[in-house]
Formats: sequence, C-alpha cells, structure tokens
Amino acid sequence: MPTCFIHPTTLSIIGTSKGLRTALEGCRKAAKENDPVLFQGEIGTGKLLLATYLHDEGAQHDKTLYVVDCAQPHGIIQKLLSEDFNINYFEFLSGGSFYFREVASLSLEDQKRLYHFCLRIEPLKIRIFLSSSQNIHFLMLDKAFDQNLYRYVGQWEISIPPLRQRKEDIPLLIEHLIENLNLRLRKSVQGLTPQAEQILTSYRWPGNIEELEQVLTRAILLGNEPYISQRHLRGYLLSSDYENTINDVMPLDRMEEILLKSALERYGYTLEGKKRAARALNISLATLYNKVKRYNLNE
Ligand SMILES: Nc1ncnc2c1ncn2[C@@H]1O[C@H](COP(=O)(O)OP(=O)(O)OP(=O)(O)O)[C@@H](O)[C@H]1O
Repeated sequence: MPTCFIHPTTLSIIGTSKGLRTALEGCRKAAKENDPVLFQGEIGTGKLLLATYLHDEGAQHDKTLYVVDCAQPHGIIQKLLSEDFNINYFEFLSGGSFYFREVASLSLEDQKRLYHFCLRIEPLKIRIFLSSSQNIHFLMLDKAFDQNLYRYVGQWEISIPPLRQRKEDIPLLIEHLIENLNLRLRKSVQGLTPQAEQILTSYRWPGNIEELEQVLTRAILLGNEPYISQRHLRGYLLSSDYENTINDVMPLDRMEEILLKSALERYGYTLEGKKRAARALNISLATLYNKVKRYNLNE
C-alpha cells in the first residue's frame, strides 16, 4: 500500500537561516493558490516537511496529503500510471494534496504518463506537489525531464538549500532532535560536548537533516551517557567527509577556538586541567584564561 499521510496538527520546522526563511515564505505565498508546486533540494533537506506545511496553510488543510514515492520501482506509482487506472479510486482525496517524491527517478516515459495522470485527475481538485533531489533545470538541459511536466509545475518552485549552506540551523536542529529523541527513546541526553558540536557543525552532511537525525539516534542509543562526545560520532559520519571536517580551511581564530576546546576537553576545565592545557598549547596560563574568556569556553 502507498503511504497515506494525514497532516499533523503541529509542525516543528526548526531553523532561522535565510535559505529556510525564503523557502517558508515561498510556501506561504503558494498556499494562497492551488497550482502545482515543485520542491527541490538534496535528499533529506525537508522537502516533504515543507510540503506538509504548505498543505496545512492552504485550502487543503483539512484534507489528506497523500505521498507517492516515485523512487520505489514496484510501488503504487506503476499502477497509478497505467492507462486503465480508475481515477475514481482517488475520490476520497478530493480537495487534498498529492506528493510525488523523487519524480526525476521516473523514466521519461513515466514522467509523460505522470503528466497525463495529473491532467486526468484535475476534476478531483487535488493539489499536486512534486519533489526532486536532482536539479530539474539541469535535467531539462540534458533532455532528461519531460517538458510538459516541467511546464505544468514550473510556476511554483521552492528550493531548500543543503544543511552545509545553512550551518546556523545545525545547533537549533540538534537541540530539537535531541529533545524529540529523548522522548521517543526514553533517554535523558543533555547535549553535546563542545568538540562533538564542532564536528557536527563543520561536517558536510551529504544526507542533510535525515542524516543528522540518524547520527544522533545512534549516538544516543549506543552512547548511554548524558553528553554525546566525539567518541560516539566516530564511525557514523562518512569517513571522508569526517576528514574534510577536520582539514577544512577555516579562519585562524576559529581554528584557535577549536584547538582550545579540544585541549580543555582533554585535560579538563579545572585549574589543574587548564594549566596542563596551557602547557600543551605552549601558551601562558594568563593567555589561556584570556582566550577562554574571549571564546566563552568555560564549561
Ligand atoms: N527544518 C526542519 N526542522 C525540523 N525537522 C526537520 C527540518 N527539516 C527536515 N526535518 C526532518 O528531517 C527529516 C527529513 O525531512 P523530509 O522527509 O521532509 O526530507 P525530504 O527532503 O523530503 O527527504 P527525501 O529527499 O528523502 O525525500 C524528517 O524527519 C523531517 O521532519
């Protein structure tokens, strides 16, 4: 059976970045219309979450949002695209929304069929959402996306930037996800050590928020400690990306802050620990205190 997704009554969309705010603003504007909408963004960036938000804000809000995954080779999509499919099957969805996930994973032939399916169900007044993690504009240039389908959804396009381009959202998302995971997994994790936080903020997140959620879930399940530390993350982040995190070119003062944090984590925040950290960094204790104050590094 396909996924049938009844919209939640309260949605938590976390983040303050410009990219996310622009996407939300796009949803609010699009919610006033009934035209099809294309959601673009890398995997796990929150396309379905934003479509749910748009659905909730629009005229469809008290109806169902129905998700069809086009990337599933033997899913409902194949039945739905067959010419003899009886569209009356979807009468129950009348006035609601259809969300076709990963539409670019369909063959060109199936994209054409999807376009005709959308036209056939028009009398049911179901709003159409398409999502794609591939850039549809590039696919169009390569003639790998159906022109009619593109024109059909081209009017409203909402793009969500990858997490690495909106790093200011990462700490907020971490806090939100830990809170949710604590409830779900009956744990009481309080947060991350500064070094673990630094790793998660610098990491490239190829799988975006979905990956962040998975990494935190594993760390919480296996860590069994009040704070998630670097130790709990190793092995979960893709190793090459993890290395990039460490080797990334970054401003010198940021690098200094990271090295200070790492020394304090290793030797501790006590007076004795600070003395040892200062010795390891080859600076005086007074300089270390100044820098701790400057970067607000007290535990
Ligand atoms: N801004 C956000 N605030 C809170 N949670 C978020 C946010 N963005 C995404 N998530 C969460 O991350 C997970 C992935 O989001 P979602 O399924 O919407 O991504 P997607 O881009 O549609 O994924 P896919 O590419 O696999 O289709 C979900 O659990 C979602 O609730």
